[in-house]
Amino acid sequence: MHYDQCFGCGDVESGLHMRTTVGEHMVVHSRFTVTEAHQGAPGLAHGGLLACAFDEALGSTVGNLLRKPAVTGKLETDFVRPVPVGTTLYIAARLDGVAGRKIYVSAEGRLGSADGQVAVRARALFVQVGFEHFTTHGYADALQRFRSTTRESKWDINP
Ligand SMILES: CCCCCCCCCCCCCCCC(=O)SCCNC(=O)CCNC(=O)[C@H](O)C(C)(C)COP(=O)(O)OP(=O)(O)OC[C@H]1O[C@@H](n2cnc3c(N)ncnc32)[C@H](O)[C@@H]1OP(=O)(O)O
Repeated sequence: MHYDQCFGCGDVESGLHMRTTVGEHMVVHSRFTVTEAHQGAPGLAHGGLLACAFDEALGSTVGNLLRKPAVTGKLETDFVRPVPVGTTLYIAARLDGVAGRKIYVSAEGRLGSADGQVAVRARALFVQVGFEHFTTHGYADALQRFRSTTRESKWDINP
């Protein structure tokens, strides 16, 4: 968790409650279980929430692998199969490249297990920013808020 009020990884009720692990070959693994609070069509995940899960997984990939503050500049998703309520999406993300402040990442999400059918693919461009990005545009005490909930020592890194 990087911030307890984060919709993706925090303790927010009806949030995504995602956790991330860095695995072999620098692949970053996240899981998102679709609940009734995440529906679009009856019984199916809302596409925007799936995009949110990938934003989180890809942002965590940047954070875990580069340890630099960055924000999403562009996020592209391919919805390949519907994701039913009750399904856990297994997301595997990779760092594809860095060019100056631009950070390219991609991921795929599989249904029910790490080798399940691919349901969603995503690519994103993150842009590295200074910490003042958060204090200028967000809360003035954003860094203290990050610090009070970031438990870096608990990040599970197994390269
Ligand atoms: C030590 C601490 C570790 C902490 C680790 C913690 C773990 C962490 C987990 C986080 C997990 C959160 C996951 C959710 C992450 C969000 O949800 S972030 C929130 C959503 N995103 C935003 O709010 C961003 C809003 N946009 C902006 O603030 C600004 O547009 C940006 C993105 C900072 C860029 O503005 P800028 O700084 O003025 O930079 P700019 O010169 O415009 O662009 C830089 C380069 O990027 C390119 N670029 C920018 N935008 C685009 C675009 N949309 N398309 C293509 N190229 C673009 C530019 O063309 C430029 O390229 P070059 O000229 O260098 O070749």
